[in-house]
Amino acid sequence: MNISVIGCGYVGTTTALMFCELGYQVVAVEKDSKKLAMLQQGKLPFHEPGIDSLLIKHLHRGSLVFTGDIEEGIAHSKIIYITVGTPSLPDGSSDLSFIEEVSRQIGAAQNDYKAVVIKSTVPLGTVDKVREWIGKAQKRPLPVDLVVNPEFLREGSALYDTMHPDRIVIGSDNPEAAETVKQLFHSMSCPIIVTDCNTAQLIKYTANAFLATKISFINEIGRVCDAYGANIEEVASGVGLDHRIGPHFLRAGIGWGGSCFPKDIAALINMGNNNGINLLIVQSAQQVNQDQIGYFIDRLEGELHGLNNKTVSIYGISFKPETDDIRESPALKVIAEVQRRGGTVAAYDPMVFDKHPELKLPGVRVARNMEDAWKGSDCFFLITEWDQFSKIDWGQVMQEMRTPLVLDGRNVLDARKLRSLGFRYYGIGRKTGIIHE
Ligand SMILES: NC(=O)C1=CN([C@@H]2O[C@H](COP(=O)(O)OP(=O)(O)OC[C@H]3O[C@@H](n4cnc5c(N)ncnc54)[C@H](O)[C@@H]3O)[C@@H](O)[C@H]2O)C=CC1
Ligand SMILES: O=C(O)[C@H]1O[C@H](OP(=O)(O)OP(=O)(O)OC[C@H]2O[C@@H](n3ccc(=O)[nH]c3=O)[C@H](O)[C@@H]2O)[C@H](O)[C@@H](O)[C@@H]1O
Repeated sequence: MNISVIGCGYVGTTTALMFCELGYQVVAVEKDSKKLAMLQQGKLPFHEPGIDSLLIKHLHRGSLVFTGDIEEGIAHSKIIYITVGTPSLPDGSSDLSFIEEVSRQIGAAQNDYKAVVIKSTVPLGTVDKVREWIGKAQKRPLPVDLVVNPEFLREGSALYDTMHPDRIVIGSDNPEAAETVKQLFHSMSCPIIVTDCNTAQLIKYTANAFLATKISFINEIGRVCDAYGANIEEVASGVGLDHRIGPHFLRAGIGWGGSCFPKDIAALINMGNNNGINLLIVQSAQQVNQDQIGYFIDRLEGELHGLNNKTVSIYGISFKPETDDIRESPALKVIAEVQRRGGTVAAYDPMVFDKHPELKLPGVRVARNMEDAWKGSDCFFLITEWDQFSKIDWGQVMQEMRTPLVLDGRNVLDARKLRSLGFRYYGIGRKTGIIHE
């Protein structure tokens, strides 16, 4: 069977490869000519472990074709997956302009029945708009079914998550169309939930909001640990052993970022507001996350007695390790806040600056290597827990920094060792207790 995928970012490319692995013939459409050229040559426009070799395999087999010609993509299949971006607008609502553009393109190019499957994360009610956009662009009335099939992958483990999902969610107002999409996954063994479109979309938003809330919750408890000298890791593992709560997403730190949590939480709050529903818990999770940056920087400022003439070394710019994605990265917010309070910043990341030579961070000294960033610095500030930061020679760091201050935004460094070497070390909620080494 043939499948078309429109939009080749993280989700589109992974979806295309997942369908190839399941034995389908896929045409994937990308409008950005630079990205398209890379994909056609078997090169990924983003960093994602494991995907490169699969990309080359399916390009060679001919099971995957990338094109910039949307008409070719639409003609290829009766099933068209939409995987374009849905970024935030300033009021928190979702920018649906990419979805609208693709919908109109589908309508204009359509010459027979299509099942249009929205994999992008879109607000409830979007399906009706998509139906209208497609209908208005059609040259003559043609049948179309709308299905939603939200994506739950994490960057850094995109392929694994897509091939081994906890569940597949399919929403449609037409049971036959839902069944057609369900059958695409017949070889997968996970639960498949078939429901209406709004319910399917709300499963996606609720999952992301719940995970983000879990992190904000543990971060808030981390502040209580700091105040009373309790240990957050022990609190988290003690709580997480309750199977009703579970151990995941309880790692306290500088807060959540990335291309989806911030925008999906903002969109959910916006959907509530549009209907007079004040989503207090989700709003608080968002607020705690925003305040977390200030919580760390207040500590920094206090320890250094002000940031004027001080240099802060930022370790890790991507929003999490093993990705070059800097969308809504906490590091960028930390840099802006340090600079706003008068400090100077040096930054190191093992991947971001190599992958994005175009990235400009005004006033920031970009370090060539880890050592270069800490020399003469007043604070080693870890934001992203890249593996290589766990192998640092702290004896050397002690000799080369100006002030022996370490802030650990991910609670991953060996607190006891650093303190015994003479560093003033702060994570969150790590004052006392048995710190795991
Ligand atoms: N990035 C992630 O980890 C996850 C993202 N999602 C959702 O999936 C959607 C896509 O996310 P990403 O892949 O990160 O977005 P992205 O912005 O990285 O990629 C979208 C791609 O679509 C292309 N595009 C836009 N309009 C097009 C058109 N008319 N024709 C052809 N190509 C077009 C863009 O050039 C871009 O390459 C979003 O709604 C996001 O919320 C869901 C789960 C995980
Ligand atoms: O909708 C999406 O785009 C995706 O958003 C997240 O995936 P992702 O953004 O790739 O990254 P996560 O691993 O969830 O991490 C998000 C942020 O939370 C932070 N985090 C995560 C876990 C934790 O315990 N503590 C914590 O601070 C990470 O550092 C990161 O900044 C969800 O985990 C995916 O299921 C979802 O599909």
